[in-house]
Amino acid sequence: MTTDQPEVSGAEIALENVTKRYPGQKAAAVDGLTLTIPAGEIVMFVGPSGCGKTTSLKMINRLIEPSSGTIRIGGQDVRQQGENELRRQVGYVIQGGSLFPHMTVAKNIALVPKLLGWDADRIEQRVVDLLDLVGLDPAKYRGRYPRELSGGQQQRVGVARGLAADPPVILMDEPFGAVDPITRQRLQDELLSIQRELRKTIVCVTHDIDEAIKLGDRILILREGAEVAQYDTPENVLAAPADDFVSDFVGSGSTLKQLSLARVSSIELADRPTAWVGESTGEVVARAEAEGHDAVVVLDDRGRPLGWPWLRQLRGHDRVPSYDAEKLNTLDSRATLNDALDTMLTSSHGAAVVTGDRDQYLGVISFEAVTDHMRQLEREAAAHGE
Ligand SMILES: Nc1ncnc2c1ncn2[C@@H]1O[C@H](COP(=O)(O)OP(=O)(O)OP(=O)(O)O)[C@@H](O)[C@H]1O
Repeated sequence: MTTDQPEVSGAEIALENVTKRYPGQKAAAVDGLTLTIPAGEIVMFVGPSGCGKTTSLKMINRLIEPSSGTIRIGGQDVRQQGENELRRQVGYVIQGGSLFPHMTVAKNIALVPKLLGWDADRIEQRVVDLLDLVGLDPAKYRGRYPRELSGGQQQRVGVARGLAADPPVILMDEPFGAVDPITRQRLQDELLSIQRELRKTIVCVTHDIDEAIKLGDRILILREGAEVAQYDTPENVLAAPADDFVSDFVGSGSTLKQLSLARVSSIELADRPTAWVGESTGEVVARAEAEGHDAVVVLDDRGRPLGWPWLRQLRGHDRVPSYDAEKLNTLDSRATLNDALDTMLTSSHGAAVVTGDRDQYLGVISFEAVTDHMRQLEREAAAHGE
């Protein structure tokens, strides 16, 4: 949490009595949906399959035309906006990134700016800035083709492409559905970190209630026909579900769900000895042993953790070697305690290295710290129930 919140660059979205009736369908897919999405917030759409989430989302940028009703972005009716104006207003990110396979990463990202007639220098600068923002080294990745990227990297490029024209509104449809759980968690953390900088209005459809709790400033829970069952903050949805449908859907009340609400940043991190690449191993080992530790966190010259070797692994070297950061499963301080447990399961330390903005090392979170927190939650829940 910071006190100096950056300016909101997002715009409010207002849906007023919006209906979509597909040809040949008896019931409307979306039946009179009225909803205001505040500028600069992330709103997550959830609900059972077929309830109208995607239809509602796609009407915002007119990928699907409403049968009736009005949608306004920043007070402006989307029906009165031309194609280019909508492109400027709304970025779109879907599962797997949906990159064009015959175009390089740079060309994929440059797509909308090009359509909008930006000059080449501005596009070039934008591509570099965006790759940096989504954590891909521009020099390494800009010329690659999508097939030369991992699923997570493709998704990062998809996010960069959605942000390319710097639109106030970003629509995301199951953006992280196609990647493994650890990568998904990282992408979610990155999105939160990007959002803290940019403060867009983000509307995101997901099947994953934990993802909704983690990412959403608010969650919209829909029943069939896009009828609003509850529209509230994750805390309120969990603490006071509107009815049985909502409580069944979110599985509220369980300690595990509460762990999706709590962030790593809410727990005090433990200090661990650190070492820089190239330092004398003898000095590092002596320092760590003096503090009673048997491992050190190795940092690069920008303070980013690269590895977490045991002292016995260092002893074979004169100088602290470099490590491949890809192999260290770090946790962003914005990650949930649920994520933390997942990450620790893959670590031989029974703990995880935590990073903050720009991947800077912050400290270590231990398994005990999380289980202590869980016990605390259980005690509070029990006291509440009495
Ligand atoms: N092009 C279409 N033509 C006819 N019916 C459609 C069309 N697209 C969606 N529907 C129907 O409209 C309803 C809402 O679909 P929509 O895709 O918006 O739901 P959803 O909540 O996103 O579902 P899911 O979670 O399964 O993706 C469903 O009953 C679906 O079958």
